Amino acid sequence: ACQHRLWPEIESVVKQQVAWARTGIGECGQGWQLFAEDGEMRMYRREEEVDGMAVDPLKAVHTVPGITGHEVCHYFFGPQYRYDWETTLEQMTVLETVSDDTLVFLQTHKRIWPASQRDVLFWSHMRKLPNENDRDGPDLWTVVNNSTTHLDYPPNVGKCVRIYLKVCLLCQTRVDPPKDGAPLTRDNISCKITYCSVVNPGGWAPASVLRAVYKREYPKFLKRFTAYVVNQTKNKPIMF
Ligand SMILES: CCCCCc1ccc(-c2ccc(S(=O)(=O)CCO)cc2)cc1CCc1ccccn1
Repeated sequence: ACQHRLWPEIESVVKQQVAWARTGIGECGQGWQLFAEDGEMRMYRREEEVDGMAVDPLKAVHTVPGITGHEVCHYFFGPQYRYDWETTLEQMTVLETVSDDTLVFLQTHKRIWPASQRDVLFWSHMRKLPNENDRDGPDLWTVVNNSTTHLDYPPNVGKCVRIYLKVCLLCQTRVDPPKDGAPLTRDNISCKITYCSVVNPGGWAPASVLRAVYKREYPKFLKRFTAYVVNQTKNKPIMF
């Protein structure tokens, strides 16, 4: 995989996206609006437009008990699970298996009236990161999705408008060992999740429609996805 044409871009985008995900909301400076809250989940966005199109950066933070960062990234990255949790997915194809931690996807999402249907072509890379703050703490895990090209699937040929996205899911496991030295159970672990995304909708879509879609779909996606991971892992050994 180190010789693959995508490797240099993957290296630089992963470093950039992880640094961005690690930057707290306060440190990011002004402009972040809290637009959704549900229990431990907080979702922020910044209203930005490019060529009159809303391309609002989104940053969500969530803490989920009972699961690890490795498990969250495993179920987010794996194509075999995606139809179970991705609410707006209509069609998903793995165009290329670059390596066991890097895939190229083509996805079409359900049409959202009145905009035209969208598709997205992206590489997806999963990686374990050393825990710089706490050397003997659990590692961080991340999945970065970044739009890319593929000769056989040029944009905007069929009915779908191609969107362009950068997504980073950064996960930090927290272990609170039981007092009496008993073996670790899922009651002693939790995962701090940071989800960042910037989506360019490609062809024109009314900013009001886009913002309504994101306001409705993103909280639903993160809640449904994390509930799916809890449900898939509850009777399985902990995957650190
Ligand atoms: C008028 C609609 C314009 C665009 C709608 C849109 C844009 C982006 C995406 C999307 C695509 C992939 C990702 S991912 O995090 O990589 C996970 C893998 O699937 C994330 C969001 C989807 C959708 C369709 C609507 C929508 C908006 C949020 C969330 C879910 N659905």
